[in-house]
Amino acid sequence: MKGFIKLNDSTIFEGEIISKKDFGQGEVVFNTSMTGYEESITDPSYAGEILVMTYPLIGNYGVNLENLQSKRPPIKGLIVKDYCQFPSHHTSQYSLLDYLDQYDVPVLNKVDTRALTKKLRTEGSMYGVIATQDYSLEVSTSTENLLDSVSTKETYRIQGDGPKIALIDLGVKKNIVKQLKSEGYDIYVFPYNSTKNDVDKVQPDLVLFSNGPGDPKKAKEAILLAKEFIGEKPLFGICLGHQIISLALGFNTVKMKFGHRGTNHPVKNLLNNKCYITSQNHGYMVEKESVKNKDLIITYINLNDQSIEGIMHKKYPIFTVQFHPECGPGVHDTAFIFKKIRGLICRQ
Ligand SMILES: NC(=O)CC[C@H](N)C(=O)O
Repeated sequence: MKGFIKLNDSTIFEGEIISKKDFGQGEVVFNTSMTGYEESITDPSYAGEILVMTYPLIGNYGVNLENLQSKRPPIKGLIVKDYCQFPSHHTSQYSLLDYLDQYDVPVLNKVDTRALTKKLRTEGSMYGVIATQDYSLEVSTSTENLLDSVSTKETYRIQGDGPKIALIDLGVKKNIVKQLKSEGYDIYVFPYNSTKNDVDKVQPDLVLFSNGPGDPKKAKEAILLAKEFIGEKPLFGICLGHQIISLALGFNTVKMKFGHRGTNHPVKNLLNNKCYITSQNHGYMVEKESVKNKDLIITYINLNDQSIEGIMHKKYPIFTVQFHPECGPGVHDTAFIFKKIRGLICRQ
């Protein structure tokens, strides 16, 4: 069936809707990974977003539930150039389309994703609507409470013999939990709006703020929680967690022109000059000019645009990264960070 994506400046890109669902709206973002669509479509940080894959051939290795990063795809739509109808992989359990149809995600195929991405790169991030007929549709730019849609409702524990981690689930990816588990941490997972009282009950050795969707400034409960724990418990943050801890420290976050979404983002550790290739998925960043605390060190920067990719506190055991050390999808270069956070606990 013929379909299209209409952007909020009224530009239209035509394609074919191949899914059961033929309507979806959200912020339109692009991901430049050549592989990893299973992980990306189920990364809760994409909640509320329509995902454009720049790599042209998508669906060719099907879907293996093991690789998924959450229980359901949070995306509002998927836009591809060439959907592969006949996947081939020995671990594949579903075709990508069958999987997405189970969750009512619209898929727009045969789109000139290069032209669409060029547009988003030059003019900046935009909202869009995927539809079939009515070209006069209004493009909505409103967002719901994204954290509520992706966080756990109940606290739960994944027992381990190691230090106790309170993991604040802002839409945590499965790979983060997997990495923590493999390091033996005793993990307590808390809902996004937990209070200090709730978390204190388990007497954690470290509080970890996870990745998650949307504007970090909207995560008011988590910012307050991080503020209350500064100087009291070691803190670690990944992506949204990095932004939340930065806001709690009094720095500012800003929306980027088109974000970083892909698996080949080069970052440099300013403390030892080592470079790493990292997996990334974010549309906001910590504003460099706002980081004016002499007790704060910028640890990592992005080598493409020099933006902040990590910070560390000199006095308190606080460490954060904007990139994804858990990968899923992407490279494992920075997986050592899950070992390194033990050092934060020792520094206390
Ligand atoms: N992966 C994430 O945690 C994303 C953080 C935040 N929602 C952003 O887009 O910048």
